[in-house]
Amino acid sequence: MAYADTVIQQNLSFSVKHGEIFIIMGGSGCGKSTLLRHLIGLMEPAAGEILINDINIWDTTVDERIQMISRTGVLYQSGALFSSMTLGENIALPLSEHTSLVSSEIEKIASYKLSLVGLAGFEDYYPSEISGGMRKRAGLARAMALDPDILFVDEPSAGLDPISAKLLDRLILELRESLGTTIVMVTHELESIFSVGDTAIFLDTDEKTMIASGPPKQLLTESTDPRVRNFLTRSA
Ligand SMILES: Nc1ncnc2c1ncn2[C@@H]1O[C@H](COP(=O)(O)OP(=O)(O)OP(=O)(O)O)[C@@H](O)[C@H]1O
Repeated sequence: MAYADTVIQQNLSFSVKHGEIFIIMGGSGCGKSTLLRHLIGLMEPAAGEILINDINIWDTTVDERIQMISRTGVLYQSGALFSSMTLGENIALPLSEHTSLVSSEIEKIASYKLSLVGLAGFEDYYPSEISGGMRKRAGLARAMALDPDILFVDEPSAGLDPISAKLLDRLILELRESLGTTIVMVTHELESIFSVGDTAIFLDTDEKTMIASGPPKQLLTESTDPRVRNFLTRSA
């Protein structure tokens, strides 16, 4: 992964299993968000391949790529809701763009998605009228609008108080349990890493590559790399 001639990370090799919660972790500036941008299909790798269900996302026509990307959902740090639209309209938007459902059906689905994230009855609220934690949950409802196979989540707990962050983690776990969605999450929050992560990779800024991979709890007890251990125990 590179910006112009500046290589951010190289020699990354990993697989995400269907239905798992996969964590991308590492210190500030190591390239976690950049990796997410590649996995989402927003950035093309400077070298190498990204496969979804064995298909190289950049070895496709634009239409095929749009089709692949529409099978994924993204929850951005801010929730990324449109401020001029109600929550109901925000969630309806991807449904009206990507399906041929009539508006009454779309409204029903939007309400159902809001209820899944604990926001039943909030259809007519604007993003500015609800709390940051609620906005994240509404963002999650929108990311889940099209029942994606893969949900990408960027720093879910950024800007949230610890209780709201914990609630969001629990919600993400529930969605995985009930819908079987594969979840790829960027985070450096230890609580999230240990409470929701099945598998994690650790990106290092200086080495410019992943220096560990595996279940987070196993990395904590078994990694002999001080950088990984320090990160997971929050030592200096
Ligand atoms: N659009 C860009 N153009 C050039 N360099 C960029 C761009 N975006 C990020 N970078 C650089 O790439 C490196 C990795 O950034 P990135 O945001 O992916 O890291 P991160 O691990 O997500 O950081 P953080 O945890 O602080 O959000 C940084 O050195 C950053 O300055």
